[in-house]
Order: sequence, then C-alpha cells, then structure tokens
Amino acid sequence: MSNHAQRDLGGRHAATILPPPLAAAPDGLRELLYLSPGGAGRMHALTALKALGWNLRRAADARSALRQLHASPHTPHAVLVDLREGFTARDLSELGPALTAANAGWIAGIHAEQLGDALVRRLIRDYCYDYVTLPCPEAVLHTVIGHGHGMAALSCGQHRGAEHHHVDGMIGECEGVRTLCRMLGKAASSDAPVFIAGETGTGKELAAMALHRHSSRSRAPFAAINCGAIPHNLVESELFGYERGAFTGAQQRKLGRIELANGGTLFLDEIGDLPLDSQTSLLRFLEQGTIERVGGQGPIPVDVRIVSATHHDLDAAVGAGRFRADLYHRLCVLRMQMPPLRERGGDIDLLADYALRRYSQEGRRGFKGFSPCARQAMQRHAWPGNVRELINRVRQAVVMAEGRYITAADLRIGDAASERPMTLEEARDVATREAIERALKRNRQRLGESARELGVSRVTLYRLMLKLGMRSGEDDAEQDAQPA
Ligand SMILES: Nc1ncnc2c1ncn2[C@@H]1O[C@H](COP(=O)(O)OP(=O)(O)OP(=O)(O)O)[C@@H](O)[C@H]1O
Repeated sequence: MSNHAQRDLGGRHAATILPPPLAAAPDGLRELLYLSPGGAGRMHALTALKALGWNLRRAADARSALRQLHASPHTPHAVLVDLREGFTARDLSELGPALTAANAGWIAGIHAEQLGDALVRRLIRDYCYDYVTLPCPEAVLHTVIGHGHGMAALSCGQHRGAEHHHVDGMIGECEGVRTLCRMLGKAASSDAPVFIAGETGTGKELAAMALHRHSSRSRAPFAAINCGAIPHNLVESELFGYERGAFTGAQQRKLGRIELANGGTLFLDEIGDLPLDSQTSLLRFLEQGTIERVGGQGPIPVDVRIVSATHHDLDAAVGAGRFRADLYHRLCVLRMQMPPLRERGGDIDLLADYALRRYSQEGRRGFKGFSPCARQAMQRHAWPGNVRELINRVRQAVVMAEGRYITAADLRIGDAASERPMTLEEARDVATREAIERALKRNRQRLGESARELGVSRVTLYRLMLKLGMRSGEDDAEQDAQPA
C-alpha cells in the first residue's frame, strides 16, 4: 500500500483538508448561459449584463446547454431559459429532466401570460430557482440570475465536499468513520485476520473490500460468502469445494470459495452463523493453510487472508458455546467496529445527499435536495437498518416524491405513529451532538474555541464527545489535542 493510499484511508488530515475554491470564470466573471431556441437576436438584449460581470454564452437547445455545463462541472452557472418562444409543448414537457446538471441554477424567462400555462408552471416549480417576466430592467435580471448562480455555487460546493469524503466508496467524516479508516489503513499493510463488528447495513462488506483493495493482495480475487444464507449441509462444499462424485449430484469438480480467493481475500459475512462442524474445518484451514475438497484425496495449500464479520454479539456466542473460542481468537486478531448510523451525526446528511445524487440521475425529476423537515427527521430517526435503510428510503422517495424537495413524508419517517418515540436521554444526545458538530465546524475542529463557544470547559466537551462516540480514546495517542 502506498503512503498516499494509506493517508487517504486513514487520514485525519485527508478528512479535514478544505476543498479547493470553486472554479470561477477567467477574470472573476460569472458564467451565464442563455438557453433559447428563438435565435441569437434576443441575446443582444442581454449584452448589458457583461458589464455587470457576466460571461454570456448561448445554447440553442437543452442538449447543447447540458454539453456546455458538463464541460466544466465544477464551475457554477446561472442558466436563463427563455421560454417565450421556440419551445413546443412537447419540448416543455421533456425539458425538465434535461435540466438536472448540478452546476446550474435555472431561471425561467417568460411572458406574464405564460403563467396560465400548466406546463410552464410545472417546469418553473420543479426545476427553476426563480422566474422573471421578460423583458425586464437589467438590474432586476442581474439580481435574479445572481440568485440562480448562488444556488448553483452551493451545489458545486456540496459536491466537492461529498467527493472529498468519498474514500473508496465509503462516505463519512464522523469520528467513528475516521477511526475506522485509520485502522483499515494500518490493517491493509499487514496480513493478519480482521474481524469487523457492526449492526446490519453499517458497511462491513464495503470496509472489507476497501481493506482488500488497499492491501498487497489487491490484484488477486476478493471473494465473499454469507455464512448465514447457506443451508448448513452445503456450507462445507461452498467453502472447500468438492470433487466429482463426492455425493449424489456432484457431476463435476467445483472449487470452493476459499480456493477461489487464492492469493486474495475471503470475506466471511455472518461468521457467527457458521455451524460448529464447519467452524472446526475452518479452524483447521487457518492453522494449516491447506484445505481438503469434499471427497478429495489430500490437502491443497491455499493462501488467503480472512476478513470476517457479524452483526451478532460474537463474544456472547462464545460464552454460550455456539462459537468456538479458539476460532474466535484466530479470526479476531485485528478487530474493527462499524459505527451505527444513528451515532454518525452529520454523516446522515452526507450519505443522504450521496444517495439522492446517485438515484435522482436514474429518475426523471431534478430534485433540489431535502427539505429542512426531512433533514431534521433523518437526524432523529433510529435507523435500525443503518446505511442500507437510508439508501433505500431515499431511493423510494426519488420515485414517489412529487415536489422539488424530498420531505420527511416522502422518506416515510418522522411520523409519530410509525416511529419509536425517543427517550429524553436520546433526545438530549441528538441535540448535544448537533450543537457540538456545529461549534466544531464553525471553529475548524478546535476544541478549546468550540468549548468556549458552547459555554463548557474543554474537559467537559472532550468527555461529551467521547460519550457520544464523536471521538475515540485511541485518538489521544495520535493527536496533540489533549484535554487541558
Ligand atoms: N459509508 C458508506 N458510504 C456509502 N455507502 C455505504 C456506506 N456504508 C454502507 N453503504 C452501502 O450500504 C449498503 C449496505 O452495506 P454493506 O452490505 O457493506 O453492510 P453490512 O454491514 O455488510 O450489512 P449486513 O450486516 O446486513 O451484511 C450497501 O449498499 C453499501 O454500499
């Protein structure tokens, strides 16, 4: 693993570097794209805007506009779509989905009487930040397109941030995720077995894949097997393979997952569900480095790194005699913990934005984002299915939502009838975490200044962060920021 990769995976610094400033047009001009199929003549009316700092360009149709927008995806653009002439009803009904470039803030230019047209109204409501009746004084236009440009700049900034925190497909910047990334970085340079604990849907498999990709085994296969999803009588043949004729129906030799992962990494998901006799066989493989296919003639050497995971309490399973203690110790040489989503604070927003971007491109509508009530409800929801649940809720909302912003109702959360009510302590924790996150953000992660702003001592702030999982004890060894 290169230093660079290690820093990316484990980097406190990587997670705190500010994104570079947004790209601006040369000479500090702001980009204005004028979309009008009605001929270049009308654009002359806009030339006065150049003196007000706009770099004016034209697109004759939505496709050409999108091409220009995609050519500089990090540059925000105001786009004035002149609906007064040249668009047929069909164009109008098809225009919306084309207007989804994240770096564009759309403003509609219309005749006053067009507000009576349902298609125009819907287009404005769903895709534009504002509209102006044209012609209008250039000062008015300058203000309105400035608004569109500002909204586009915010989106560009958001995207930058999300890309920045996108490590190997794992989105997140909360303390739990940073700790995990640091540990993954270290684990990737060793060959020791790794055990990943965490609730369902927290990203254990994603973490296992990141570990593989950053290890020296990355060119060899990554194979995954869910031990809980295979009937007990088939586990052995899935893991170790079988020879032709080993049992009825074994018409040809089949390699097992361990052998298929030779040279690479084998991810054993739901390891706690492995039947006891298969636990014995797995232990033998870990001790001897050889496997024997079912019905086979002898041992076959296989070189595989084992990463295992479960959402059950493996310690309890060992205590209850359902899981072999010797296998447990073999598997859990390096142990990592995936944080549950409800403890990840601002990551909920990052992940929701990511899911919206990912799925709204599949859908037909251009969503502007989440409504404030949706963001609040997401912070309060308990997320029993963690990131998987969040992604699925956003995905179904993208299909079902009717407005420009996704609401709590679209996500089907925040409804008192369907939610487990929060205890007073949980509500206090949510509010405390939010306040701390905001203070840290404002004070660029500096504990002392954040504590002063919050009206508590630095020690108290530090203890609260530990309690709320925003910081781990392990950080102390690595950071200079000690509680004073
Ligand atoms: N940090 C993350 N960033 C982006 N996507 C994530 C993140 N964590 C999880 N996901 C997504 O959430 C879904 C569930 O993740 P994954 O299968 O890795 O969870 P898991 O903990 O292994 O679940 P299970 O215990 O049920 O097997 C996947 O679609 C994964 O891509």
